[in-house]
Amino acid sequence: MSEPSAEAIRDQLRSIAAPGGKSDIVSEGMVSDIFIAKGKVFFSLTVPADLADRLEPLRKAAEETVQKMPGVQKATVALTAERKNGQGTAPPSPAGPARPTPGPAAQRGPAGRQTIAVPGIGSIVAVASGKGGVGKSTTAVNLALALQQHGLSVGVLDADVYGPSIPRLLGLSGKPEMAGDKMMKPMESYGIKAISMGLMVGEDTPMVWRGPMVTQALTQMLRGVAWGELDMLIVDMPPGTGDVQLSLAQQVPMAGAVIVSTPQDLALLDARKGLNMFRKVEVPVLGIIENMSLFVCPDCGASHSIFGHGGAKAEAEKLGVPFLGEVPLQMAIRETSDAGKPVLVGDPDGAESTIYRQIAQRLVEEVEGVGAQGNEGPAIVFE
Ligand SMILES: Nc1ncnc2c1ncn2[C@@H]1O[C@H](COP(=O)(O)OP(=O)(O)OP(=O)(O)O)[C@@H](O)[C@H]1O
Repeated sequence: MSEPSAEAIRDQLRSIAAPGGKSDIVSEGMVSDIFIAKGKVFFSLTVPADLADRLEPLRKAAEETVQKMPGVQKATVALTAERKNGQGTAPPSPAGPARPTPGPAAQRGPAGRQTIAVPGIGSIVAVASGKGGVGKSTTAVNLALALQQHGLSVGVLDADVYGPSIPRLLGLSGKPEMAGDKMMKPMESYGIKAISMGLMVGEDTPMVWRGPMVTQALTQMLRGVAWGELDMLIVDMPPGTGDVQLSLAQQVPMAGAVIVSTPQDLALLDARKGLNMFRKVEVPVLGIIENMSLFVCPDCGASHSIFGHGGAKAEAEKLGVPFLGEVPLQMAIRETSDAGKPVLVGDPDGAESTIYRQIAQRLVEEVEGVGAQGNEGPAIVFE
């Protein structure tokens, strides 16, 4: 029996009432792009963050509804929580060039389609975390600088459309210029090319991005930017698992993903979710980095393992994923990052910079190890 179309699935989902009961989940725009591969169906439901815990029955109902359709072998539905950035409550439209415009590269495609490389870019590496605030963006920026010090030309794409922090970390402001041909010029700081939703709409602009908008914004940042020749593009992902992760895996061939985690068990649990997400979409996990692992006393220099250091390493071993290294909790890292002058720039010979360079070295080795398959493009496979 042939599998149903995305449209047929969408119609079926109209039978499920949205929270509040006035309308259904499709009319309310809660259903993401629907991916179908060999009878397996995957999509997410965008729900308000404060209701996420209570909406498990809704997720289940959506899964069961689709699962009952002829030709569907298995349905997997994920809840994606909306995150509001800033103080506003209404979801405004992003302004100026940030507004994602529908373009040929943004059209929906069936699962498992060939991904198309971004011309000039060697490897695309995602830096991800299961939850927010673990230091993912700080790690992404310092890794980019460490890779550059290894002699690579590097770009950073801030895909954390919900809370873009790359402009602040790299001390960037203003708006990207146009390069002609409707392409945007990437901004540049410390020799790193960078683009971020934050540069285009301003960090304080409150945004609620819905699934389809996220996909288009990502396409625009990947293909609407004159990146030039890059050895590596580091993509700073939004925390958690959601549309951006799926969309990136579908749009471009990726060398792999790096998962940043703090040592706390909870973060590790979240990290595992992030890891499984990438595995599901057949993106190789290049390794785990433990951030804020040890607290180094600024006065005496002694290390204290206040967060149960070592958890990520043990977890990496258990999961059969490379452990790329650990970054201590260091005031220098926080202060320099938050001041827009990352530690790799401010103190390139310091202990922290050496740690980032060692991690970058391991990352390059991992990328080279999987490089042979890096250009084939991941097919979406659901278990
Ligand atoms: N190793 C470290 N030592 C000290 N402070 C750190 C370290 N890593 C990150 N930080 C600080 O922790 C805070 C959160 O970091 P960051 O913004 O990179 O996290 P994130 O995971 O990207 O968060 P979000 O997902 O919310 O964007 C920042 O103030 C940053 O300077």
